[in-house]
Amino acid sequence: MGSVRVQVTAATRIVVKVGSSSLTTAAGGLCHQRVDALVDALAAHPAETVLVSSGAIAAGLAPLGLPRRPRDLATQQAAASVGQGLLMQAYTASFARHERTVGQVLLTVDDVTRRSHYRNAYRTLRRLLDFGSVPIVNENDTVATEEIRFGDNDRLAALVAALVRADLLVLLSDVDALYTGDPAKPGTKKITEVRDEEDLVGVSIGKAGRAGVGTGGMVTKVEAARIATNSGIPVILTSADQAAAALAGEEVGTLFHRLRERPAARLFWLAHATSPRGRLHLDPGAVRAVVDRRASLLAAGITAVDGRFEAGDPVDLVDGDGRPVARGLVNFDATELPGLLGRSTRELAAELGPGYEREVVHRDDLVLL
Ligand SMILES: Nc1ncnc2c1ncn2[C@@H]1O[C@H](COP(=O)(O)OP(=O)(O)O)[C@@H](O)[C@H]1O
Ligand SMILES: N[C@@H](CCC(=O)OP(=O)(O)O)C(=O)O
Repeated sequence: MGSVRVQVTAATRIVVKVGSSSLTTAAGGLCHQRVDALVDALAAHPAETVLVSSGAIAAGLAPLGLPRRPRDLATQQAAASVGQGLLMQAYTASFARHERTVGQVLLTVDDVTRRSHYRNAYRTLRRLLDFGSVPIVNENDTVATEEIRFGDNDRLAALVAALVRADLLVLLSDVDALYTGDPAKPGTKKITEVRDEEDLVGVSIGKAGRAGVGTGGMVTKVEAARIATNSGIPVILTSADQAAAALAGEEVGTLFHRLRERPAARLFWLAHATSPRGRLHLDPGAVRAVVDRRASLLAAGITAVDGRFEAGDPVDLVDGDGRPVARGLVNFDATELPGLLGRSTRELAAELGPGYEREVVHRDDLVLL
């Protein structure tokens, strides 16, 4: 594990995610001391840093006279609207002590799942980093609806880490590590390293904690660690109090080893960040071509199409049992495809023109699931 911890101090681009429970006081409201301690830890590391910060809803509770986190979306959004400004004010003042500027980046699920949008998000983040600013990312709570919300920021942080090609993702919570079960219960043990899924067998990964302001609990953090380690990024999970120690390479918290080299960014996005807009049903020959021979998908091998999508959207390629075998960016609109199914590319080109002499999904735009 030593070598990975050395990599921490040598990291050139880090994404740090901090949860609501680490930024607020027991009485509710932002805790400026905690914000300052976190900012000092981040400012001490020479890497480019992107901070994914929760806490907008929690910070908005006290000013609105709300005794606890509301359940309904509209009140959560009102609290986030008030709290996000306070959060940025606190970070702006705190980073100014280190002569660093900050930039607010509010993202929706679409911004990190639709290709045209995530390129845009990447450009903004990249430019902020070039200026030496610290991008402070949160979900755009006021416009996100129930169906399209991340809700917690853990998965968002993993996707942002992949987006900016970070060397390391640090997840900071109110608990100092992953434990074998709810750490409030006696007998649970700290897990210092996770090398693969086997190390998680028998671990009871619970929901949100005692502070009552966080959302995802350990479930979303372990899920985020899976996404990041699968895209070649190691993850350290620890408490905000240990942020400075973790970033100094000390052996605190739980280290999730990366599971493989970094895949091509675009394919990673396709597999992990996109939600399919439709499904293409493949005949057995097309499944073999796509899965075994890594070939492009042609109209001839498609038996049916569901969903409403446009050319350029992500779609799942499913086998005869409806199981997704691959995901790809489709080259035709859903309305065009039914007329093309089962027909050869040459036949389509002869009848409909050269624009139809193209793969339905090109192999460079395909990732196996
Ligand atoms: N196996 C586990 N190991 C560690 N913490 C766990 C575990 N299962 C459940 N938890 C709970 O998850 C909480 C952290 O999640 P959450 O409250 O959502 O934090 P945050 O606001 O930082 O995202 C911890 O306080 C802890 O009570
Ligand atoms: N975007 C929301 C995040 C909600 C939340 O509680 O997230 P987390 O503390 O990371 O579990 C906020 O800023 O309040």
